[in-house]
Amino acid sequence: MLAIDQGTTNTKAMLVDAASGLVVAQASAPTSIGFPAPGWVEQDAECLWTASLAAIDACLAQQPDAEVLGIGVSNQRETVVCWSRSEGRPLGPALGWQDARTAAWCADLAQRQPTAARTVRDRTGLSLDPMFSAPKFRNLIDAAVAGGADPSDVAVGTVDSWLVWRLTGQHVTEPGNASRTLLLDLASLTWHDELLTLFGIDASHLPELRPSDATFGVTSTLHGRLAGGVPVLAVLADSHAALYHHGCTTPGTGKATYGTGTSVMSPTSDPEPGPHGIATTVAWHVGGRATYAREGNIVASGSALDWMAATLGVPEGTAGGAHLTALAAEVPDSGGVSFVPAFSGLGAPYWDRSAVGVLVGVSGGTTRGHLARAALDAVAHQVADVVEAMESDGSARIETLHADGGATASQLLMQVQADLLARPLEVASSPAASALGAARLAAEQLGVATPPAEPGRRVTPHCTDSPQSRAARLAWGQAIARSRGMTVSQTDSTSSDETIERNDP
Ligand SMILES: O=P(O)(O)OC[C@H](O)CO
Repeated sequence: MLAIDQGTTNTKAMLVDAASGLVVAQASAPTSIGFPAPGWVEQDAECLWTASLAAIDACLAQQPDAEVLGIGVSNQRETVVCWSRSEGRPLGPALGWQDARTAAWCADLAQRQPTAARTVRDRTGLSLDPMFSAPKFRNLIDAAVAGGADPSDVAVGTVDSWLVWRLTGQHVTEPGNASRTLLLDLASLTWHDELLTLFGIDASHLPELRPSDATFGVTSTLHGRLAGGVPVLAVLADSHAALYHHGCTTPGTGKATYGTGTSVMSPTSDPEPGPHGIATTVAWHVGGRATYAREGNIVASGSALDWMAATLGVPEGTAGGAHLTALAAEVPDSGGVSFVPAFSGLGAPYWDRSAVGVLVGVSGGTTRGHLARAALDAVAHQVADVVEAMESDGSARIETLHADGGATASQLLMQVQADLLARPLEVASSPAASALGAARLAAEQLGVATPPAEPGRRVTPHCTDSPQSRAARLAWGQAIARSRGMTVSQTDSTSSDETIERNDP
C-alpha cells in the first residue's frame, strides 16, 4: 500500500506491506507556507501536489521492485484549493486551515443572521469560525469569478479532493473531510441546501461525496515512478486517520495528534453538539456506517514550539523540537512564565478570534530555559483544556490518551502532558500515525486485515492530583483570561475562587 499524508509543512509517503503492516519505505518532501498579512496563511496548491509527487518518488525509489496495489490518502483538513477544471491549474492560493482572513465576514454573517451560528452548530457540529472551509471556498470562488473565470469551470475542494483529482481525475471527497467544511449535514451526510445558501455557495463547485472506503478512481497516467491504473482505495482526513490507526473506535478511547496544531479526538455514540466548544465531526464512513467523534482543535501547538525555537535562536528542523526540549529541561518549571500562543486567536474550547498571543510572568530572573519550558507547557495545557471540556460535555473519560505526531518525540512534553491530565499516555511508536491509518483502511479494501498498531511507549503521570499541577492549571487559566482581554482578580493565588471579567472594549 502506498500511503500519502499531505500535511501543512510536508507530504509524507510511505510504502506499507499490506499483510504485515510493516513500513518498508518512507520519504517526505517539504511544502511552502506564506503569511502575507496578519492572520493570513497561504500555501501554493501546485506545491502541495509537487511535494506529494516528490515524496512518492523518493519513497518508491527505495523499493523499486514493489508492486503498489493501492493508495490511501490522508491530508491536512479545512485547507481549501480552487482550480480550473479545464486547465487543471489552481485559481489563487490554497487558503490554509489557520487562515483567519474571513473572520470579519463570519462575524458579519453572525450579526446579519442571528440564527446562523446556531444553524451551523446544529447541522454541522462546528462553530461558525474562519478556520473551517466554507467561508474560504466562498472567498476563492468570488475571487476566481471576479478574475474572469467561467463559473462552470471553477472547482473547489479540500486537500484530499485536490490530490485525488490530480491523481485520478475524479472530483470527489469523503465525509470526514467534508464534515470540516461547514457544509455537510451530519445526519444525512450530504451537502445541505440551507448551509449552501447561508454561505452563498453553488453545489456545482463542490466535489461528489463518497464513503471513506469507496473507490476514488485509478491513477490516470504515470506520475514519476507511480504507475497508471493504481486504485485510490481510501481517503481519510489526517486526524481521523490517526484515530483509525490507534484503533480508537469506541467512546472512552481517544488521541491527540501533535502537528502544527493539535487535534484531540474521541469517538462518540451521541452526535448531538455539546455546549463547551467541542466539535462533533464524522470520523469516517466505512463499511456503510458513519462513526462520529468529538474533537477539539488547537490552532497553534507545533507552530508555537517552532516560533519559540526561532525566537530563542534554537536550531530548527529537529524532530519533536529536541533542542527546545533540551533547553526546557535545564529548569524544573517555567519559573512563573505562561505563554499563550494565540497567533490568530484561540480555537477549541474557546473559539475566540479576538484573543491575542501573550507571554506573562516574565521577570528579571526569566531565562531562555523558562521560556522554552513555557512553550512546551502551552501545548500540554491547551490539550488539557480540550480534554476537560470534552469530559464536562459528558463524553466518556479517556482513560489512556494515545499520542502521535512530531512533537511526541519530546519526552518532557509527554511527561508534562501526562502530569497535567493525571492519566497515562500511550505514545505511538511511529509519529506518522495518519499515513498508517490511511494505509490500513486501503489494505482492508483489498480484504487484508493488517495487524493492530504496535503498542507505543507508555508515559505515566508522576502523581494523579498534585498541588503543582493545580497551581499550573490556575496560572494557565489566568493567562488565557489575559489573552482574551479579561480581568483576573483573586485574593489567593492557590484559591479557585478567582473571578474573571471581560474588559469592556
Ligand atoms: O498539517 P497538520 O498535521 O498539522 O494537520 C492539520 C490539521 O488537519 C488541521 O485541522
